[in-house]
Amino acid sequence: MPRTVIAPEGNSGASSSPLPAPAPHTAVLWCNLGSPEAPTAAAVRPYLAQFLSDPRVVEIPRAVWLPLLHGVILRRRPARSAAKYASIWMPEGSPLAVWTRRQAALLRGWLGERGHRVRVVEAMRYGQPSLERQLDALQAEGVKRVLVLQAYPQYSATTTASVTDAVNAWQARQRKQLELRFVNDYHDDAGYIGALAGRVHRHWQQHGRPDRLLMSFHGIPARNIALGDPYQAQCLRTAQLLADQLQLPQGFWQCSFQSRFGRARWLEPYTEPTLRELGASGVGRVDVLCPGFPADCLETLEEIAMEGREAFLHSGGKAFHYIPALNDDPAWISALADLAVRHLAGWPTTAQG
Ligand SMILES: C=CC1=C(C)c2cc3[nH]c(cc4nc(cc5[nH]c(cc1n2)c(C)c5CCC(=O)O)C(CCC(=O)O)=C4C)c(C)c3C=C
Ligand SMILES: [Fe+2]
Ligand SMILES: [Fe+2]
Repeated sequence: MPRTVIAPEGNSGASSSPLPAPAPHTAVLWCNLGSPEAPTAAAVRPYLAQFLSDPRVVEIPRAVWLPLLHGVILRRRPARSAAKYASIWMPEGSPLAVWTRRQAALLRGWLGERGHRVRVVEAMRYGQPSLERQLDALQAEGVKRVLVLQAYPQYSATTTASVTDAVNAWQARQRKQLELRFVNDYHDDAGYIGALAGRVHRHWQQHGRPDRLLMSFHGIPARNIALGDPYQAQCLRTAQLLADQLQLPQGFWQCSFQSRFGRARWLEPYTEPTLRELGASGVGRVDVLCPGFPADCLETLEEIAMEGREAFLHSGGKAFHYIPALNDDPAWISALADLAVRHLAGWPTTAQG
């Protein structure tokens, strides 16, 4: 496809010295969770400290939680997590960071080719490039309006609200306020569902169909649902819409929740026991998709594609396929761009405004 060249304003003629295009005044901030800087205990410790001291993530009273965190948890977990990160690290860095950066670049290109003059930058809730650093940079460039889009299709206070909290806390420190817009979720967005369906469909065209499709979502404490978090309902809705689009019969697919942390009850059924039950009950081949993770990361590449595979195969399963995340899938980037354009409506993105 030919690239559309966007002429800088006031330079539509054949002038010999074109003025540089003024910087766009509108931006999209593509936010994800973030990763440690390196797969080492020394780099994982500050990352986990920041992550796990977020009151949106762990809702245990501070006086009880912080001594536990800075005692036993931050003494033991960094080394164990670092070894897991080391097993999936890419030459350019953590998969989550690599894919999130690539998604931002592709979104920038897609919007630019369609004539939208919008800055697109990625930002991480924990670690770098931090939300604060990216918002400072946008403010310094003269950006006036920011659309905050998150790599969490399903809303949870533990993730989505934590990003909005951080952005609002940054804004509260600014003399010159930005105009801000937030997208809470897109769990039922037709473009997102369609991109997932395409991903699964192509996997099956190449490798044939499994006996069972398991859709594994990140878990949260069950208590959060009782307190009104819509996360579980949104995960189940995403899964149903995808099953409908792929015309999957009842019994061929099921959902589970992974990555339980601590001893409290989290959303059930848990992924790993589910995989063991499937293996033991004679299901020969299982395919696992993680629709809640638009970018591959520790939770998909290590917990599912390595640990999950082992759990299934060791309990009697014969074949295990992990279907990769949406990552840089063109249908996904196009869905993301559509989502951005819809939420940018009313903001000047074609002229300097
Ligand atoms: C302790 C509580 C946690 C809650 C609640 C939680 C919710 C939650 N997380 C994601 C997405 C991701 N989590 C990732 C890693 C990760 N998650 C937790 C804990 C909670 N998550 C920890 C401690 C870690 C770090 C790794 C480890 O030590 O186990 C990641 C991957 C990050 C990466 O660098 O690859 C993602 C993505 C969602 C969507 C969610 C709630 C809906
Ligand atoms: Fe998590
Ligand atoms: Fe995990």
